[in-house]
Amino acid sequence: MATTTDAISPSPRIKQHKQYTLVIPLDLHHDRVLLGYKLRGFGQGKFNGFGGKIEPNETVIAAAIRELHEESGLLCKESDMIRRGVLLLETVADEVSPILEIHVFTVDRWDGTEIVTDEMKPAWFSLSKSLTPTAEPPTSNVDSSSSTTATTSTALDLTADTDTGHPAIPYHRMWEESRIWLPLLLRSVSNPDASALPTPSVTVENAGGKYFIHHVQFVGGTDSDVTADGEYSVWHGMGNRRLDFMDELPGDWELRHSYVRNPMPLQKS
Ligand SMILES: Nc1nc2c([nH]c(=O)n2[C@H]2C[C@H](O)[C@@H](COP(=O)(O)OP(=O)(O)OP(=O)(O)O)O2)c(=O)[nH]1
Repeated sequence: MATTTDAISPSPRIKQHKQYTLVIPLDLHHDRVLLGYKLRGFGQGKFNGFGGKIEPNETVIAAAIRELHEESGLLCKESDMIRRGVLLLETVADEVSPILEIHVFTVDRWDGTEIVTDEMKPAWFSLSKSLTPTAEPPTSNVDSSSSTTATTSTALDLTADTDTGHPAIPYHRMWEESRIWLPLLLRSVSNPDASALPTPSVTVENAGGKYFIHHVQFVGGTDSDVTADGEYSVWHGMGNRRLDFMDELPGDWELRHSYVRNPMPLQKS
């Protein structure tokens, strides 16, 4: 196991975890990635994978399959789900807000076709154009004024269905921590023989690890990425963070208690 990080402090005390799933469909045959444009609720106006809360008594994989289907129309089997890692997102705004423990999967086969739901509007992006976080945002198929009107508008053009017609992922319109791990994940997918390559802002020592854990402490701030005015969000402003790659994810208990409480030795990036 190896660590790449900005310095991060141990949480002063154990916080509750709130579990979510996040699924990213990959159409490798057509070099494209499916994301959803969030039409309502938490994260409205941002692009993200498909996912949501894990219900009581539901397994992580069952929740991932259910949320993917509810939000995109795509239906996967358990054997189609490829586990990629875990996001541990923590706000330092207070001591009680739970850590968001988000289990990340990719899928590269499914039944059905993507549909617009009341929560998400799916859009395809080029995989090969999205391998760096600095990839240019699309200008042609995303209307930046669409955060509240996308349900009925033509803000997203879903018809650019050619091998070369998809834009790069608009990382500037995703949750900001996605800019760190998602390009690395896509790089490892697009070239599985090579280790996930370092980005300018992240030093990766053991990129060959199969899974990642991205632990971020958000310091809060005005999020102007999506709305023109911007609004204060405790889930904005990446502070300390660490990105680990490992061949085995910690077990559930360790993930919930030991990992966050006792971070591994730190390395400055
Ligand atoms: N990459 C990333 N994903 C995030 C962040 N915060 C966050 O909630 N997510 C993901 C986790 C979930 O996949 C999704 C939020 O799920 P949700 O609130 O829509 O959950 P849900 O569908 O169960 O909600 P609902 O139907 O009950 O409203 O966004 C973040 O900072 N970064």
